[in-house]
Amino acid sequence: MYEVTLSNVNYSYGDQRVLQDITFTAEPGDFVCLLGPSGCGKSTLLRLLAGLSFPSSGGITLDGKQISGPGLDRGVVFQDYSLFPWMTAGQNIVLALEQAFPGKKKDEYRETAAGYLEMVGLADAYDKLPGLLSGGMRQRAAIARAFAINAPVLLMDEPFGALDAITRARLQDLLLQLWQQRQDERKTVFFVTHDVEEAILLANRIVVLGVNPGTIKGVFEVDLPRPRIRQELYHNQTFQTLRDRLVTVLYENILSELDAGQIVASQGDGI
Ligand SMILES: Nc1ncnc2c1ncn2[C@@H]1O[C@H](COP(=O)(O)OP(=O)(O)OP(=O)(O)O)[C@@H](O)[C@H]1O
Repeated sequence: MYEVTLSNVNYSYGDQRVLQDITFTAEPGDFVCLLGPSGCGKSTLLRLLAGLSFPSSGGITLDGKQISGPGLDRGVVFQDYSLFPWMTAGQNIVLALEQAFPGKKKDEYRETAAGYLEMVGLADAYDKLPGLLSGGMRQRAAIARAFAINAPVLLMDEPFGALDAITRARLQDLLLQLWQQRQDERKTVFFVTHDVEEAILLANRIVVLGVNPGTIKGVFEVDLPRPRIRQELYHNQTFQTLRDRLVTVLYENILSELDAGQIVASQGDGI
């Protein structure tokens, strides 16, 4: 179980400051949701955590070590592009297993991959190319791959953003079920979403980012017991109060940006 620490992280694309002074520690086994308006730098922050880019200043440590690039200690699930399209679902997982646990027999990798596909309800998809799977099935396979390599940190960038409401609810439940399975081995998760209710359902803590530049506007503890039952949550007073607070913080930020004459979201994208 890894602690993830961001210390005074700044990031700019050229002259544009995107993230400013991001300081936050995810405790080992935390489920952290990143919420914020479009363009506030959520994906950029995830890229920094993935080691695909590096902070302009400040630092990020995983289990006390500075991130020096991508690594097998982090499983990644993005909205698209999570699987190699030219490999079957099974081959995608086998490849990840070969990299994470080198030196085993091919059959062993295949068996493990098949087991993880079965776990996410995709027993029949081993030999199917991602292009032949629905969006929900592709994300199941991507989750299976992330859990198969058993990385202590899981980075998810709007993984369910393109899915219909029912598939989304099923995958949220699946993700929680997998994450909760072993309390002593819980992954530290960073999950980007635009959806306030999704964030409350999933997270221990919600980090709200503001835009222009992306700064932390607030960190909210989600004080709701687990397992969380969706139907019960909506009637829960703590859930409702937290949802109202989050919406208020998000809209205060957006409205102040609009007052300043800036456009914060492109059409239909984000809150
Ligand atoms: N490769 C890039 N080059 C230059 N600017 C970029 C690049 N990628 C992102 N940006 C800019 O950085 C800012 C933050 O983008 P980012 O994608 O991290 O935001 P986000 O919060 O994830 O947005 P969304 O919710 O719409 O996905 C935006 O203003 C965006 O235009």
